Amino acid sequence: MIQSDKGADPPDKKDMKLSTATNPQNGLSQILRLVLQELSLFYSRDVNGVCLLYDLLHSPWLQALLKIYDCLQEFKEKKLVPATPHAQTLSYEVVELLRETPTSPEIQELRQMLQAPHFKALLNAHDTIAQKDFEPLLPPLPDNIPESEEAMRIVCLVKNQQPLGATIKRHEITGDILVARVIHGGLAERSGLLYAGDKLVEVNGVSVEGLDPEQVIHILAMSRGTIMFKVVPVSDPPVNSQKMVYVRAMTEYWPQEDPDIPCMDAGLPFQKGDILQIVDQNDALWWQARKISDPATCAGLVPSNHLLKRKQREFWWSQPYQPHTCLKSTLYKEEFVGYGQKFFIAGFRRSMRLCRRKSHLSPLHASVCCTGSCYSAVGAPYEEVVRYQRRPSDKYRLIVLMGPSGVGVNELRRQLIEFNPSHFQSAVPHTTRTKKSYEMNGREYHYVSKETFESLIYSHRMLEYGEYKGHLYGTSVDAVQTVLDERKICVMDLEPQDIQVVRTHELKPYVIFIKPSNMRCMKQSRKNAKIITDYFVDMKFKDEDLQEMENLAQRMETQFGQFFDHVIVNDSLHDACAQLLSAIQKAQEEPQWVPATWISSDTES
Ligand SMILES: Nc1ncnc2c1ncn2[C@@H]1O[C@H](COP(=O)(O)OP(=O)(O)OP(=O)(O)O)[C@@H](O)[C@H]1O
Repeated sequence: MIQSDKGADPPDKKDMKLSTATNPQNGLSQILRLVLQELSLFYSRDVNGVCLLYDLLHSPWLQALLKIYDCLQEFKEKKLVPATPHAQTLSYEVVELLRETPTSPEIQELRQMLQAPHFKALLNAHDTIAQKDFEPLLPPLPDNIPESEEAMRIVCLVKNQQPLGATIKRHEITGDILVARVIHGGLAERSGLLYAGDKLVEVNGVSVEGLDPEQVIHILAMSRGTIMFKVVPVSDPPVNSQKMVYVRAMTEYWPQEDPDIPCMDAGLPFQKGDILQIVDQNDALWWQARKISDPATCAGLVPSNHLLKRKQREFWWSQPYQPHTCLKSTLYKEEFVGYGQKFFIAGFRRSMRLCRRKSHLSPLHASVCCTGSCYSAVGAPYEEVVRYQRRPSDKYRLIVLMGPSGVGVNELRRQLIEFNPSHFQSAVPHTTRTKKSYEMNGREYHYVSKETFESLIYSHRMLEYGEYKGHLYGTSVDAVQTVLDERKICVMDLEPQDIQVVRTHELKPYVIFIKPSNMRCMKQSRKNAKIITDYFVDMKFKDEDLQEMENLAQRMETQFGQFFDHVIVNDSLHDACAQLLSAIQKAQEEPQWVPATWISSDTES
C-alpha cells in the first residue's frame, strides 16, 4: 500500500495538471497526469529515482510539449479546410480593384506587396495544399513486366558540401556492389531512401556491373549537383532498435593509423576522455558514434568495445618489455603547514606528501591493488556513462586534485580551505608513527598500530597510503566519509596511480587536474616561490625543476587524462583559485557525466 509521508512537502496540486484539453481521445495527457499523481505519493518518501522522475514529468518543457500535443489533437479533430481553394485569383482581383482606386502611398505599397514574388509563391503554395495537388502524376505501369523482374528504386540525392554518408563494398561471391552501411545523420540516412544491403545498379546512368568499389567512388567524386542511384532494395531493411548509449573513451583512436577500418574517411577519431554517443551497434566490429561536443555532425565509424580491446591487447604484446616505471617526484616541501593558524588543516605534512609520492613503490601496495599503468593495458576501452545531477539532499561529491609535484596542488587546496573552512575540509590521515607531545589524535593524524593500518589496507578501506621513514601513512575511506557526513566538501590530493581506488559510487569523485603553464610564464609566476626539498630549505625553483614539472604533467595527461573531469592551468594563483571554486560549484550543482555503474549501484542500495 502506498502512503504519503506527512512530514514532507507535498508537491503542488495545481502544478500537477498537465493539460486542460477535454478531448476524450487525449489519453497521453491523462496517463501522465495519473503517473504524476501516483509519484507525488512517493515523492516525500525519498524512494530512489522518484524525485528525479517527478521533476522530469513536472518540468515546464514537458508540460509545454503536452499542451502543443493537445492543441494538435484538437485541430486534427476539427478537419480544417481552407477558406478559399484559389487565393491566387483572389489576389489578382484585389490588384485589379486597386488599379481603379485613387493612388496613395499606402495603396502603392499594398499593390507592390501583392505583386512581390515571395507573396505570389506563398499564395501558390496555399492553393497547392488547398487542392491537395501534391502527388506527382506517374505514367501507368506496363502490363508485361516479367515476374522475375527485381523491383528497382531510383534515389536522387543533391550533393552539397557534406559527404553522402554511406559506404559501399563488393559482395564476395556475386561481385555485386552493395551499400555496406549508412552513416547516421548523413545525407543518405536523412533521405530515408538508402539502406545497408541495397544493391547498386547504376550511378548517374552508368552501370556499376563489374566495377570495383573504388571506380564507383570515383564516379561519385566526379559528379556535381544531383546524383541518381538506381538500386535493388534490400528485402529486409535493418531496423536500429538499440537504445542510445553514451561512453567515455578510455583510450584514443586514430582511423588514419588503423589499416583494418573498412572506410578510413568514415572513421571518427577520438581522444581519451571524449564522451561519445554510440548510435549504432548493429555491426559486432564497427559501431557508429558521434562526439557529444560536436552533435551536429554525422556519425563516424569507431571500433566496437570487443574489437578495440583486441587491438589494445595486440598493441600491448607488440611492445618491448619495459620494467614498471613510475611518475616520480623530486620536489619536497616543508614539514608542517597547518600548525599555528586560526584553524587546523590536516593532511599537509611533508611526511604525508612524501609517502604519497612513494606509495606506488611499496611492495605492500603492489600486492593489494593494481596500479594505473596496469589498468591502461587491460582496462575496458569504453566506459558507459550517464548524466548525473547531484540532488541537494545528496552528500557532496569528493573533490580530488592532482598534478605534478610543485605545480601548486597543496597551495590551492590550502587556499580553498582557508577561504571557507566551514564548507571545505581535508580528511585526517592515518599513521603508524608515534604521536608527538603537541599533537592530538584525530587532528594531525589518526594514530594507529601497524596491524590496524594493514587490516585497513587489506579490507580496501585505504584510498591511498605509503611508507616514509619506516612508518605507514594514508587516507582512509572513513576519514573522507566523516567529512562528507558533516555535509562539507572533502578536498584531497591524490597521485594518479591511486585514482581507480577512489572511483566508487560512494564517493563519486570529481577529478581536477592542476597543470603547469608554459616555461616562460612559470619562470615569471614562480620567481619568488620557495620550495623546500629534502636537502635544501627555501630553495627557488630552478629551470630543470620547472622542466621536469612540465614533462611530468604531460605524462600524467597522456596516461590518465581520461579520468580528468576538469583541467586548470595554474599560472596566476588568484585566477586558478577562482577557477577552482567555480569548477567545484559546477561539480556539485550541475549535471556531469559519471560512470553508469555509480548510478545503478545507487538504485540497488
Ligand atoms: N600560481 C602560483 N604562482 C606562484 N607561486 C605558486 C603558484 N602555485 C603554487 N605556488 C608556489 O609553489 C610552491 C609549490 O606549491 P605546492 O606546495 O602547492 O606544490 P604541490 O603541487 O603541492 O607539490 P608538492 O606536494 O611536491 O609540494 C609553493 O611555494 C607555492 O606557494
